[in-house]
Amino acid sequence: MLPQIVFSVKPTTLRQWIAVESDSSDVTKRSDLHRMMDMTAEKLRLVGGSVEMVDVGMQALPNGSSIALPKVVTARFGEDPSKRTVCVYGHVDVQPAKKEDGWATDPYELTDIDGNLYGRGASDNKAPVLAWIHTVEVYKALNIDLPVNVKFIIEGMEETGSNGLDDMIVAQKDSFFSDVDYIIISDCVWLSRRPALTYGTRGNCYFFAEVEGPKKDLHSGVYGGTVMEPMTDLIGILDKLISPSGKILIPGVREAVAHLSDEEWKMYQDIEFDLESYKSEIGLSQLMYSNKVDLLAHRWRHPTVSIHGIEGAFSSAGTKTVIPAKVIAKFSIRQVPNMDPAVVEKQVTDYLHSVFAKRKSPNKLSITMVIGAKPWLADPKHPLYEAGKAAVKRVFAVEPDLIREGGTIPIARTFQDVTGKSIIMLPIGGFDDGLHSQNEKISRYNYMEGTKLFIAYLHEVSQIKKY
Ligand SMILES: CC(C)C[C@H](NC(=O)CN)C(=O)O
Repeated sequence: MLPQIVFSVKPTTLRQWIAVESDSSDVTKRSDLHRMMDMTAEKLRLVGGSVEMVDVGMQALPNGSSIALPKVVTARFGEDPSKRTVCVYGHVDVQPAKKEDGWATDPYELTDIDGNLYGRGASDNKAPVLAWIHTVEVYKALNIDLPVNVKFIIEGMEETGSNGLDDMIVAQKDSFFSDVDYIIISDCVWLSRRPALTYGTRGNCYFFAEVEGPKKDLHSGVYGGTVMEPMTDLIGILDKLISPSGKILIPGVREAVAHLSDEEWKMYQDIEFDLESYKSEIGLSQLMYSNKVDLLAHRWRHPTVSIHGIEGAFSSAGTKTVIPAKVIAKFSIRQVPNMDPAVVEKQVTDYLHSVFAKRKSPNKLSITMVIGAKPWLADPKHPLYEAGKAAVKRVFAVEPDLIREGGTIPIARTFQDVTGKSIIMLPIGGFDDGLHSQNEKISRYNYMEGTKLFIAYLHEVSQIKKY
């Protein structure tokens, strides 16, 4: 029997967690990230877990030096061989955030406004990780045996491609993972106000394109018109990556994409999704596609190119008139079945060098792929998803949407390929949580009802017959 629970959330621990600037992409914040992993381990210990902090080695930096990777936290609750064992994966590192990016509140001070808890990492992924820890805590507090054994694996490098974690999973395949039946990931969001179960993610190939020219920045009045400018070269080649209508121009990329089956088309067609609300949520009057199926397909199962920024470019307020000597563009390709990061790396590198060669510039171009995370796809007919539907029905009294996710969970595919275990993504974040964006939040409703969902889900998983 499942407990009847009435509870409210005083987000004390979430407040403490949000206060830690655990930005994995900024090496100057590495001590904060180490502290975040310690706090995670401490919380798991407090609720009675057998906790380990696994050293996953060093991270090589572009300047040739190296820095310690944050330890991976593992924990175990229960070792009953007659029960199933689930492993919950999550991360406690975050994307960068600064108040001056346009946040209404301090991104590292949890702020409670109208039922929403704002702060960097609130939804991605600190509150969902805590909701899972609270789930175990609730069973304990109510003196009810956990219906399944629960393991945790919490990392601190997800937002930069899960550095070090692949090797750890390979190394612990026959130890930590040997008794795991299923892996659960809650690092994504619903599509709408309706709860969802996620069965696919896109991958991510992240590139640096560096163009280096003169030995120092130049005055554009003194030198402009006499030199070929690195920034002009860079913008020129970036413009050849994708057309205004979203057609990827890199030869071979679009050809590799898996065909949309009739069954998939029907699934997308049946999903309730309002394009007008989607437009108003992001503040746009026009989208790339005007029908639901095309839009969902291009969000979930087609590749895309996004240009994220240019290091070395003048970006402050004011009117500096410099010619930057060296500029580095950051762009990524969200890839999908049946694309492969190693193939994409070669396609992009060869293509950009050939485009650059046509410019006949004396400047030097170098391309580096810094993340190569594969896409992941599960069978939504697996009993894990039936258990998910039952748990959603129990807590929310509706059928969940079966959805895919346009973002990337770099480690999902490694879990699947190396451990051979089945995976479900069970999101509790809202569609409008603003992941990676200004004013990221999770609602109290999603945080609390999400915790109840996890409590119910453990019960449903314990009922799964052998598959
Ligand atoms: C490889 C990316 C940085 C991973 C990142 N993942 C998430 O946001 C998952 N919460 C992404 O941009 O998709």
